This record gives sequence, structure tokens and C-alpha cells, in this order.
Amino acid sequence: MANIFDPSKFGDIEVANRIIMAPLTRNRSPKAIPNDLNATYYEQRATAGLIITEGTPITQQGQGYADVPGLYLPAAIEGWKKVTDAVHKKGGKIVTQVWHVGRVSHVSLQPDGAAPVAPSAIPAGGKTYIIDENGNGAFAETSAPRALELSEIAGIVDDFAKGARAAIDAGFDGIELHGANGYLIDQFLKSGANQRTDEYGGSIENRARFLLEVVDAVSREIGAGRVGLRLSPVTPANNITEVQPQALFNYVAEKLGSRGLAFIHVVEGATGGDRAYKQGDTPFNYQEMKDAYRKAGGTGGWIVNNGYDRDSATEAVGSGYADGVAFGKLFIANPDLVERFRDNAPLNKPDSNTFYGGGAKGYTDYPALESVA
Ligand SMILES: C=C(C(=O)O)c1ccccc1
Repeated sequence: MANIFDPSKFGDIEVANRIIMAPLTRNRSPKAIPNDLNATYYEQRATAGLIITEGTPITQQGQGYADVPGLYLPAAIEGWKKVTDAVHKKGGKIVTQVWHVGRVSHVSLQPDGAAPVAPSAIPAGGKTYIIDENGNGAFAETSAPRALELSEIAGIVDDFAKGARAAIDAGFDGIELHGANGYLIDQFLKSGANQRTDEYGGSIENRARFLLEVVDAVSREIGAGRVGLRLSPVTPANNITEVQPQALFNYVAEKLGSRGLAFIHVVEGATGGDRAYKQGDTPFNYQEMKDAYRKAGGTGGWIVNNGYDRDSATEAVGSGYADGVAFGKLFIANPDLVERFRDNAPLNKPDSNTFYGGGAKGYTDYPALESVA
């Protein structure tokens, strides 16, 4: 019976344990270029079985928030090399979350101040984080998106492949495709954001087409064994909705089963919120989705996320339900979370006031156990 401290292998990626650092946007990479402070932050957390970095846009069009790192500038690749080198020197493993925000953006962040793009011209609502005219961080309403022309979609699929290649060039052990939380891939998947009438909209097969084309393109580029995928079947994040999540994600899981991916990372419930959240009246059955994946030949690691603690993670891995458990806020506040879990030691509490933006405070200044002994 596995436990959370056992090593494993997710596709081509060997991991020292099952305690995974979840992707966490921190808005501390001005001009989309990773910096020394970012390298320190990730290095401090290198004992995670696998670090999944914050969302990293593949293009400026895919950028939706100020000061997140990108993969589309040469200087950013050099910046990421500082991060991957630092983590590898500590024996860690790290993949980057490859991201296109779709409609969750603002014209001030878009090339030539253009409208953000999406499957359909349906606004996300809600707010994003920009740098205002005075150079200060500020929250702003997301801008109304335009619907992608059919002829544009292949180019974005190719942008994902280029981003995956850039990630490997930057020294990452692989990538996680961001298919969750109401961003572009999730917008194509879900009925509330995708009302296209061409081969990318309407039926479940059509709405899953973009995801599967992106999976196949990045797998051709860097090898499926270095590709993970994050999904969030029922999250309401960024006002995304879906009328039949179980049918959709059972289908997606079945189609992923034959693609040899390294891992599938599933947000259970509302991202960062209610684990029991559901879209519609029927609770989502995550085991059923996993069964569909395994039945179709899926061998990738099954990583679960949202509201887990040491005990529930131990149960999830020990029972064989999960191969890994991803922790977000706990890794923000506990760089040495693995050691704290091993010693069943007290945990630092995260300060939500410093989650987004700023510098070292609330980022690299959380103490590790040995520093408080
Ligand atoms: C990448 C994010 C996600 O997946 O929800 C994100 C973006 C901004 C703030 C928090 C989280």
C-alpha cells in the first residue's frame, strides 16, 4: 500500500514522493520575466515530489494578469533557467503550467490593446489584475472577448507546442497543460463559454476537440511522458459553467487514456473552495472519471487537489485512489511541507494578504523547521 513519502514515476518524470506543489499564481515576475526571487521561492520548495509552477502564458495573447511569468520572450527562458537550475541542484523536479487565459484578460495586457480571444464572444465577468496608468497593480473588469475565427485555432494549438518546447529548452522536466479553472482550454470544453456552431462547438466530442488537439501537439513536440494536464470538472472559477460535467469528463478521460500522458491533475469541487461544489443537481463522481481513464488504458499518475491535508492525503494515496496530492496554500506557507508532514510537525499559516504581487514578504520569508529550532 503506497504512502505519500514513496517515490514514483509519472510518465517519464521520476518523483521522490507524492506531495505535489500545486500551480500558484503569485504575480511576482514583472514584464513576464522570471527573476532571482522566483528562483529562491521555488528552490526553497524543491523537496516536493514535483513542483508545478504558476501558470505561464504561451504568448502575450495568452496573458491575463500582470506580472505573471511567460514562455514567449527569450529573456523569460533565461529567467526560467535560473529556476530550473536551482531546483535541480536541490534534487527537485519541476514542470511549468502552460497557460492561455482566453477570455480572462484585459485589453491593456493584449497585443496592440486588442480584445482577448475565446471560443465565443461571451465575457468572463469578474476581475483580473493589471498595472494601471500610474504603474500600480490594480484589479480591473475583464475585457469583452472576441470569438476566434476557425482559421486561428490551429495557430493557437501550435503556440502551445512552441510553449512546450520552450519549457524544455528552459530546463523543465515537463509541462502541465492548464485545462482548468475557466481558461481557454476549459472555455472550449464547457457549454457556458463555448457556443460555437463549427467542429469545435456543440457536442461533447466537438467541445473536447481543442483540448485533444493541444494534447497531441505538445506530445508530438516533447513526448507525452513529459506532459501532464490539469482539469477542473465542476469549478465555477472565472464564471465557467457546464450542463453535463460527468458525461463531458468521462468522455475526456476516455480519450486521454490512449495518449500516454505523465499525469492527470484533478481539482475536486470549486478551486480553492467547497470540495462538494457541483454544476447542476448531481454530485460529480471523480472515481467514475478516473475509472474511465484507466479503462481506456490511461497509466499516468492521478493527482488530486483542493482542500487536502496530511491525513486525507495519506488516505487518498494509501487507498490507491490517488497517486499524488497537490497542495497550494500549504506550500505557500511551508517551504518544507514534506519534512513537516514526515515529522507531523506544526504548519505555518498562509497570509492571504501577500498571495498576489509584492516581493519577499509572504513569498520567500516563510520559515522552514530548522530555522525555528
Ligand atoms: C492561474 C490561476 C488559476 O488556475 O486559477 C490563477 C490566476 C490568478 C489568481 C489565482 C489563480
